[in-house]
Amino acid sequence: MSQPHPLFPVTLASHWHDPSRSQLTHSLLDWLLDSASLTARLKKHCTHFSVELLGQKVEACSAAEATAEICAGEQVLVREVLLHCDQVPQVFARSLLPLSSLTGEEQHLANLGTQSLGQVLFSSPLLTRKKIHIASFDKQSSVGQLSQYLQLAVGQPLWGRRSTFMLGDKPLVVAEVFLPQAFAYQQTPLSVNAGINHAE
Ligand SMILES: C=C(O[C@@H]1C=C(C(=O)O)C=C[C@H]1O)C(=O)O
Repeated sequence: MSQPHPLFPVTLASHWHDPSRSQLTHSLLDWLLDSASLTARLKKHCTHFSVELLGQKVEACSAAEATAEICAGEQVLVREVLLHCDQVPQVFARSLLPLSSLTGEEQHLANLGTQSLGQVLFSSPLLTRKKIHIASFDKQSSVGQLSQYLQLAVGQPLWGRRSTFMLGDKPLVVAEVFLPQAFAYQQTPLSVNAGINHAE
């Protein structure tokens, strides 16, 4: 692997919470709660999609990032990437891949490089996804600092989502944060006829 990015590991400390009572726009919630592949959705919005690997390393899962499926102290491969659409950074993603999940058919997930993790995950018939939780990140957060390093002005809180994927009985956790210029913050234009009463 080439040298890690100077900001790696960016990390993601946050209070992930149930999205049920969030007061966000429909458009942003639609992106945050979409259980399908984010890679596939971004590809529909751009000509050139790419994954930039910021870095990856093995470490003990922190108590703050532990989940019901991944225990604190468990050895995980941390993978951080940027997803770009037509050279615009759309998403920062931090994934935790337990070494105990990187066995058998799943060993290759340890060496994805710039191949999209989602592209591989969503091609598996064994894939299931648990509930999506969301969180916001301000300018001072690690991902806010990353945005400013990328010369992306952080004019409003950034929003992200986290969920556990299961490949059969093998868990992995994926957290994604929409960066300032992401499509997720662009209001979906209403259709021209939306809400206009037409005389019969
Ligand atoms: C889970 C997906 O994979 C995407 C690609 C990732 C990667 O390559 O590390 C990480 C998270 C996602 O943004 C997806 O496309 O839905």
